[in-house]
Amino acid sequence: MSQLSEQQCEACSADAPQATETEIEQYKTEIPEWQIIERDGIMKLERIFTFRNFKQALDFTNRVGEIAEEAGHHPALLTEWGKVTVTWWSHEMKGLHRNDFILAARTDEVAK
Ligand SMILES: C[C@H](O)[C@H](O)[C@H]1CNC2=NC(N)=NC(=O)C2=N1
Repeated sequence: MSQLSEQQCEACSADAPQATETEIEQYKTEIPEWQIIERDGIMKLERIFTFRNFKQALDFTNRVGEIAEEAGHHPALLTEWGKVTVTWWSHEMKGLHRNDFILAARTDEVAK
């Protein structure tokens, strides 16, 4: 199977299937630095990226914004001095879809 970051996102709607436990375990091996968190009853993927200053954090934020726009799938981004918190989940289905894991993997690529 191709790397997660190279897979294509599917159109996602409110009735799209949530990622199963088995899928989550499998995808997680490709994005080991991401935490699965539950906030307001919604499962999300989150990772904190660190930088040397605000400018680098802001540049990274914008690069993540570009891959989000390309995919039509958008994260929550919190940009601080030397730090960006990226959170992915599928708003429409209020949970995790394979798209979120694909975009998390692409986010890791952007950080390289
Ligand atoms: C109409 C538009 O395609 C939708 O609102 C998209 C936009 N970006 C999105 N991003 C994320 N993360 N989840 C969504 O459900 C979502 N929906």
